[in-house]
Amino acid sequence: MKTIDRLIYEIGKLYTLRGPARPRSGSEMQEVSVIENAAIAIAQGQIVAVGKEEEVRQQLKDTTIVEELNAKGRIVTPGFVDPHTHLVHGGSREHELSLKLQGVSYLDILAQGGGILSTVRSTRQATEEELYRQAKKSLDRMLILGATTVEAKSGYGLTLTNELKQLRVAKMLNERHPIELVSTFMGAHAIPEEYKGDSEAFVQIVIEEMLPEVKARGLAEFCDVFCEKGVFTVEESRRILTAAQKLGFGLKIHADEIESLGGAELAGELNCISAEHLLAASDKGLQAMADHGVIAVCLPATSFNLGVSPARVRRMIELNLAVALSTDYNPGSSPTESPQMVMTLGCLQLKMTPEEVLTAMTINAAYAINRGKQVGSIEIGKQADLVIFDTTNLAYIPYHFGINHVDTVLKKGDIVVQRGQLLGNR
Ligand SMILES: N=CN[C@@H](CCC(=O)O)C(=O)O
Ligand SMILES: [Zn+2]
Repeated sequence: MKTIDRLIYEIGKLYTLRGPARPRSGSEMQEVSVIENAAIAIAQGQIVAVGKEEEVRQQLKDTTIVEELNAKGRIVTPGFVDPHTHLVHGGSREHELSLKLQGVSYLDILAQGGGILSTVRSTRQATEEELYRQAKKSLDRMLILGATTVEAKSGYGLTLTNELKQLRVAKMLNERHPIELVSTFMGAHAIPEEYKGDSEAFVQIVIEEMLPEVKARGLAEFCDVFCEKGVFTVEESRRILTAAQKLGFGLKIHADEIESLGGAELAGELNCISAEHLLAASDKGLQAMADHGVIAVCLPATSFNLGVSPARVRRMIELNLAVALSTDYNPGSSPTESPQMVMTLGCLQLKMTPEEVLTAMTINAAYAINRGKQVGSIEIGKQADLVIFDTTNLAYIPYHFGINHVDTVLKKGDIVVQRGQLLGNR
């Protein structure tokens, strides 16, 4: 090495998450591979050396270091990967709060034409610029809170034109914002009002019209379906996902969120990359996922916000599943962009250790969106997506909840957040 762009030194504890190049399952989730008194060298956006500071400095003794960044004894982790969001949408739904407080359930609000369908109306009305501005504001928040890679689903358009509009906004944000976005097509998020009572006709439109067009335009990598009572049946979900698979989409499924329909079993059958929610998943369904290497993406902010029992993550870990965690940021079931809130809920509601939570929000989350080779751990050759937290140990973050502990965020080696503030003219 002749020159490196940046050396981060005096890292009190470096949570590297190094390990086998695959999702970490079961008891492996506890192993986060900590190096004390560490340093990281970065060149051209990538990690080129990592280890004890004296060893890294020794390796760099004939190298020009352009810039040094003192971590002042604090902790460094990989940037959070958020593998499940409904980032691009119009409007918000705070009016549902009073309905919820009166005991009206999430699915009842949807059945009455509210919920997802209310956001569909706002999203259809919004221009591309309006959607862009609203989503960018959320992305800025995510970055300040430590997320560096984020999945974004469509699914509030429910017509080809409006689904493409959402996906185009995500594409534009991916090109312009420091956060990398990974897009998922979710035309099967709800039955639109104009197809009420005729889900078959809508399923055909998703399969014959939307999926091929999204594919042809290269606007999404994954396809997702809301498999739920009153939304899409297991059979409809199977048809949509099978058609998507034939076109080359990776598969995701909102499975067994409220009713135990068999979505987790379907995820195993179709070898989905991940199944999400899983609050009501049966042991048989979880076993099918474990047998087929399906990652369980759990969303504790959603169960918290809906006031329902959380996913059985301890059971999942016992069954040797790989668990990822996500905000599920959306205007209905989880109106929060905060990965740190998810850390707290992961510990307090899902009974995970801080180390398991970190694995779930970095390397496992990266694998849940097929980015495990690029991000999610601090290893030579990976992108320098890093967070310096203003604390000296990991547990302090979920413990001291409701505030932002991020000091610095680096995306591909560039400092994009400093002293908790966004840098540059964004
Ligand atoms: N459950 C389905 N979809 C979203 C919520 C969408 C909404 O309520 O707007 C979720 O993952 O929680
Ligand atoms: Zn979702």
